Amino acid sequence: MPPQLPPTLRIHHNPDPTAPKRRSLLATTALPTPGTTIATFTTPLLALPDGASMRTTCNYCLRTPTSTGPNPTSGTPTSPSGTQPPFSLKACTACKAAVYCDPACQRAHWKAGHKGECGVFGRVRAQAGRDWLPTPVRAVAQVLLLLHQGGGGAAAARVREAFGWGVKGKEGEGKGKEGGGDDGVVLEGNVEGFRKDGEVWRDMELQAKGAVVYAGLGEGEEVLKQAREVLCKIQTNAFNRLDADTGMTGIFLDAGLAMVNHSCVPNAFIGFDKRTAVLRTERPIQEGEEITISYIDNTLPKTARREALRLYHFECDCPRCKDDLDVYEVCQSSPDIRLNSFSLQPDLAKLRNPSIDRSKVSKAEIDAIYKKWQALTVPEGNDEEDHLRLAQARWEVCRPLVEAGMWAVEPLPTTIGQLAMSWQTSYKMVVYALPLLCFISTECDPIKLVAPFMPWRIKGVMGIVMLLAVTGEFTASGELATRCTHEGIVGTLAMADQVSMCEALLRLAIHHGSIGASEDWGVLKEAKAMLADLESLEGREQESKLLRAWARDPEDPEGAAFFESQVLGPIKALSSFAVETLEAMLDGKSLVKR
Ligand SMILES: C[S@@+](CC[C@H](N)C(=O)[O-])C[C@H]1O[C@@H](n2cnc3c(N)ncnc32)[C@H](O)[C@@H]1O
Repeated sequence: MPPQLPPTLRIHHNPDPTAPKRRSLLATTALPTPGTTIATFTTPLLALPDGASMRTTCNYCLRTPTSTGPNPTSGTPTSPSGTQPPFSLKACTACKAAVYCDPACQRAHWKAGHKGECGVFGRVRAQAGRDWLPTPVRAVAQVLLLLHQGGGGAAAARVREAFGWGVKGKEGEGKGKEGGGDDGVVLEGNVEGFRKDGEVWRDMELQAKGAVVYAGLGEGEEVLKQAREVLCKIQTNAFNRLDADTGMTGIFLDAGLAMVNHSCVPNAFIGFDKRTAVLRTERPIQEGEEITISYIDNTLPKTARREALRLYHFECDCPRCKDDLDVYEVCQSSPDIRLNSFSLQPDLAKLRNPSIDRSKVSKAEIDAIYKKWQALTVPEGNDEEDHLRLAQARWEVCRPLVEAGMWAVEPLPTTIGQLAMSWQTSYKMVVYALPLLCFISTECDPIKLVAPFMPWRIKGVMGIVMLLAVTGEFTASGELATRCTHEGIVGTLAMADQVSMCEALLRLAIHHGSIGASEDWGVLKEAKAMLADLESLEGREQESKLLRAWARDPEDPEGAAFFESQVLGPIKALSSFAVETLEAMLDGKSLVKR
């Protein structure tokens, strides 16, 4: 039985067994509206929190009691969410390692594989002195136990099928043996590719061995071979379950979703919501077109993307790779630009014709900049001086990008985003983080992620809301000028209607969040709760009316004029102070009254 797919999708089998993409997912119908849900995957073969968070995340539904976490793209945080009812996690009384939010999750996990896995943690504790396992090791152990112990109902049967267990001619290692015939069932493993990758293979062998030992399956060569093959299949087909709410990672493996191939200019993206993955369109898709997602951060320079794709064993031939397009070029050709008319970067002409100077930095130099940036040593502790030195070194490495005005080209946005992230939680620097976040949301994110409903863009907008809540309090208490010595920032905030700014940003976040994420997304819920609070404030009826009109129709003359002058104006003004603030701080010039 091929994996269950919704009617919007079908698997295409390439008749050429040597083709790099043997199978791919095609749309059975036209999906012209970006943000459309293509399919929802609710019964994964594997869904695990990462090792480090297995004691802080429900091991079945993958909910966490808190929803704070950084945005890996732009470095903006969500606030501690007050919208999620608090709940506690209780450990399995037998292994005391896996934790659950309620008995229903515990029962469901028992059936889904914890029954076999529970004894593993006793061995881990005895042999390694800890009660968690690295995620890939735990995943392999879970699969091996389901395969070896027999029974296990429908879930185990699906795992056996996907891993080619008991499917005639599918149990060997390597692409060759998996190919041909009814290969709609068995996951790709790329075993030969991994085997040739010396260092990676050594690590994988260790992980496979760990899984076999902890699963209590002895040390025979046959079971080790199975474990290596299972690991290769997991590595090739499981998605990094990056939780847009908490920033935490994990593993999500679904046999149908695993058929989706990669492109650095994808037409779809996956969002995770607890134990569910949702595949949504990022751009319009035609009937019969291949659905692609990006397996990696597709906004990295070409060499870095190639390195990130190394574990998938193919040469990407998407337009971004073939023509070595930078993020500005990809943005310029994106059909999603028009969606930004309702965003913090509604100047579509600017997105179509960015004012950058490519003569200042070649593509080869960009690759070299990224490599140099990555090679800088990140200090281990929290010493402020060490971190300042790192930020200075990173800025210096990025200097040619700064001179070219290529703010959206990595590693420059990450450099700015990481500084913004550390300033947001700093008593001295919190106000100065605001121009940085405004800059990222207007000059970097819309180019890197053209569709405004992409969750990381929404988080960027919400990051500004959270800081405006802080600066609003400083303004009301008269504290602002003692917290910030930059006259431009203080003046802009003093003149601004910070409540209307927040309301407009919340309306943006809610509109786009409802398209690009699930209604259950903590960030979206929080935005809705905050908007309800603002709407209940007395004396702002006129402002709210204008912002509602703008949100209904961004071209409504009065609403648009209000948004332009009261929201976009101050955001642009704050954004214009970002680079000088940043350079002054990195030069060691004090911007802060102590
Ligand atoms: C998650 S699987 C995707 C489904 C896979 N094509 C199959 O037939 O099972 C990932 C593997 O598909 C192949 N693949 C994915 N995207 C590709 C691309 N753009 N070009 C060539 N091969 C690709 C690589 O072998 C990769 O390791």
